[in-house]
Amino acid sequence: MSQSLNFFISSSPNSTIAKQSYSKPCAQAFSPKFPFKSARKSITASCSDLDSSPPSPILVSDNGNGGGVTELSSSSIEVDTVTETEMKENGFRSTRRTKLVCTIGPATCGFQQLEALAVGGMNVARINMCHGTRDWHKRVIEMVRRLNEEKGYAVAIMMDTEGSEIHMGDLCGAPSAKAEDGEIWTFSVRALDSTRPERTVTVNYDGFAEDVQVGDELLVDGGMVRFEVIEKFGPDVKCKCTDPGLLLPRANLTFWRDGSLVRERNAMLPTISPKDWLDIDFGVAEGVDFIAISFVKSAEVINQLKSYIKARSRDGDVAVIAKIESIDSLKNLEEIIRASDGVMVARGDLGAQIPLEQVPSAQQKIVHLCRQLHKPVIVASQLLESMIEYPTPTRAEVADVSEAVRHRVDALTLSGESGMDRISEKALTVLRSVSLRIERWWREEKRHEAMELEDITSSFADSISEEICNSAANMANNLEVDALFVYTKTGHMASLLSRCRPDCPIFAFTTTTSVRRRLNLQWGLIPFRLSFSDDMESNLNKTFSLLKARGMIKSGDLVIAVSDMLQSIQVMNVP
Ligand SMILES: Nc1ncnc2c1ncn2[C@@H]1O[C@H](COP(=O)(O)OP(=O)(O)OP(=O)(O)O)[C@@H](O)[C@H]1O
Ligand SMILES: CC(=O)C(=O)O
Ligand SMILES: [K+]
Ligand SMILES: [Mg+2]
Repeated sequence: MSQSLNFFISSSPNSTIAKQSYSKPCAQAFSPKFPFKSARKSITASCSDLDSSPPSPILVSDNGNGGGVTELSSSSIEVDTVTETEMKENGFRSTRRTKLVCTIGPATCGFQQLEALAVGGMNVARINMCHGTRDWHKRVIEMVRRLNEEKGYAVAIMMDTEGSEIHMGDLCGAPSAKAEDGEIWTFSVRALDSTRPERTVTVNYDGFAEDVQVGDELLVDGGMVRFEVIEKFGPDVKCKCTDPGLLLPRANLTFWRDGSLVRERNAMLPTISPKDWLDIDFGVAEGVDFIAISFVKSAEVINQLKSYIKARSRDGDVAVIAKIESIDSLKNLEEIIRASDGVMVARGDLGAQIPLEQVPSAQQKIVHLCRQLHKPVIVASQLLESMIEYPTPTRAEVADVSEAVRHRVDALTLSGESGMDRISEKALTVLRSVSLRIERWWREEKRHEAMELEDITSSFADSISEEICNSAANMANNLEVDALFVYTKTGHMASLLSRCRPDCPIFAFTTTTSVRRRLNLQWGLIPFRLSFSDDMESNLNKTFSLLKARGMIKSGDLVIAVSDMLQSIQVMNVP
């Protein structure tokens, strides 16, 4: 990458770019009204008369789950109908900045349901390897891939490992089981066949019966149901229900002694279990975009996994997300964040390991650190839990979502709300509207980013990129521009701009579908796939024409453009 800093500011009327585009209006300024659910392919607005590059299609090597080599015509741009409609209807300044992750479960694994989620704003589909078979997950991945290919979405796939914490087995097909006050239940490390004796559940951890002691308190899912251990019989542990509730398949189990979490041999379990390694092989082979590692304890396991993936995947571009959900992960927080490509605040299990009242401050600390260290951060679990039972969220849930949006997290995750129930679209609507409202409120209040960002790069070339992005974001706020454009092959500059959380949206143009999908997790980025050259003038001409033809930008919009081929900042009005 060139180290000479080519910094020029061109004001629109005199800009050669502006002149060129004025003199060569796009041949087909069509803007068909796409119905929200209608299909789209790579949107081809034929502006070949504007395009100085050869008119033949450019082959773009697709290294992700797009599968093989995909053709992207040099005069087409790939964007989905939902983004397009949202931009046309609300203007692109009002596009949603906070990204949405949906856990896919039995209620959402059909093609139409997945499409409904994409229409509702799902940016990333999360598959949780705690549940379902690999075949089931493979089908989900294939359907998301089909959705992307047929309808132009860039829904990324995040595979979440099971991890080797203690959890119950599944309930032999039952969706849940009710535990009543005073009932005696058996927790057994024996394998059960297909029938489950009444009030019996299996436990996945062989050492369970030896580790627990009579008198211990057993918490299901961090306290959704509580038991007291009253007797041990070999592999069976008899427990009395002291706080009734619903047991869900594979619910997490923790046990407490004298008010403290018991960490005996269970604390020595490997972060990545033998089953997880097989799931990781599966994820890499299927080309998932992110692998989220449950119950991370230290940076070591992240580094180990990253080198494993690098050796195995075709181009090593599976990003590793560290899930912060244990006491150990909090102790080693900074080294874990530094080692990973992104972080998830997994509040479900975290709230079972630390007192609940400490979860909000832990969340804020993790989010702050991730933003400082330039890592995408996701907040997960129980955002809209009550909607599984009730038609509207609680006021407290809305406040919780707002808080995360105000902290400018990259993404919010729906778990049971989208996995188990038919409420997924409704829950997505709530996340979408709350995010949009809070983001708008912050802009109206002119609450600029207050966070002082530290320098994160070590090499000189990277520092130039970082400085350019910081300056471009700052200029964008001060000049109140309509959008930042970034032309990026690796996604790095887009990500640096996102880190600054500018007031305006960031249009990220990239050449591969895998980078486009990966960027879909990050705050404020609207990822497009576009083939572009090293010639920024021609890139800008082409982009303006294509986006204008789609009605996504209009003449006069003020734009700042940066690129990672030519380290420059350009300011201009759309001609
Ligand atoms: N593939 C699946 N098959 C069946 N049920 C699922 C599936 N994925 C998720 N679920 C259901 O959705 C619920 C919430 O999903 P989520 O991914 O948050 O899992 P979890 O079990 O709570 O654990 P964790 O997120 O800590 O791994 C699960 O408890 C489960 O009942
Ligand atoms: C998402 C997750 O793993 C948790 O909240 O525990
Ligand atoms: K998991
Ligand atoms: Mg968890």
